[in-house]
Amino acid sequence: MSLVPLKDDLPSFLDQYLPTTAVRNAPQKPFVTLTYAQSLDSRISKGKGLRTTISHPETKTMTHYLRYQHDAIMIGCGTALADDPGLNCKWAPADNPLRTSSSPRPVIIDPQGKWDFEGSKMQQLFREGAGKPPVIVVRDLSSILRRHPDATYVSASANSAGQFDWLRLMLHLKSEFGFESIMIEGGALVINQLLSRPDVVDSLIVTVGAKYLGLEGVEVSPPSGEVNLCNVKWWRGTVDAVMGAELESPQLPWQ
Ligand SMILES: NC(=O)C1=CN([C@@H]2O[C@H](COP(=O)(O)OP(=O)(O)OC[C@H]3O[C@@H](n4cnc5c(N)ncnc54)[C@H](O)[C@@H]3O)[C@@H](O)[C@H]2O)C=CC1
Ligand SMILES: Nc1nc(O)c(N)c(N[C@@H]2O[C@H](COP(=O)(O)O)[C@@H](O)[C@H]2O)n1
Repeated sequence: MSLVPLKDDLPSFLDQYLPTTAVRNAPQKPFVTLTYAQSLDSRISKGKGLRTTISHPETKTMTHYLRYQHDAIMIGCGTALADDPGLNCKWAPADNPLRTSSSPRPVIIDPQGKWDFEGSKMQQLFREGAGKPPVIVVRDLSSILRRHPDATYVSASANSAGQFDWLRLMLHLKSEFGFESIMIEGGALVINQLLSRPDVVDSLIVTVGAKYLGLEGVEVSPPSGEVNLCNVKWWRGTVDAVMGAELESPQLPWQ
């Protein structure tokens, strides 16, 4: 499906939140953009495992514009399993036609290797030359018995709860694959952890769709309580609003 044209005022609105133009606070790690679309009641899908359209076509185009600006695009395996996403980029500047290289490299956080590249939309796009093959981040390479030859598997160390450390993971992805920028699209478990990680997330770009998804919807909300934002700006579209912001570092008691 083709995209509607990018709204003229979006590039200047997004400029200060993009890896290419934002002020970089920590050049040793990749620039990380956390971005997703939520309903008015802070849901990102209408139910667990249900792919749900929230963005208006013009903010969907914005998402592809964002994908164009990043080296990699990361999701959790919950999203890969629920949505079977393509994760490629369908937007390119008028003077620079779309190529495989316009798309970010998908990175799937899949500690136990539950998601299969074989038969996926990502594989179909890769075969068509319209997307790149994924990097799959697992906990223990030797436990992944069926490894797809076109996917790249990397292992990351996890804590006793099986959780990867986000900062270490980002540094690892930069050193192994040269990713200078990573766009994280979700899902809820990933977003909720990262909303409290100003040391990892450089920019937050949230689309707010004009709809409610109800109590059964998948909620985004930081588990650790209040999170404050800074450098906040809003863009208003035909139906959606988009917020650009940065996560504020919490004030330490001795500061
Ligand atoms: N509206 C939007 O912008 C988006 C909506 N979604 C929706 O979100 C839902 C999926 O969300 P979730 O089920 O929460 O899945 P998720 O995509 O956050 O994946 C969760 C899985 O990722 C792995 N994981 C996450 N953090 C980890 C860590 N620190 N260390 C090790 N492994 C880790 C675990 O295996 C965990 O079960 C779907 O319904 C999808 O449609 C997903 C992306 C964007
Ligand atoms: N920006 C945005 N708006 C929505 O309404 C959405 N449901 C999502 N979902 C994210 O986009 C992925 C789908 O990507 P493809 O179109 O298949 O390339 C999906 O997996 C979510 O990460 N995003």
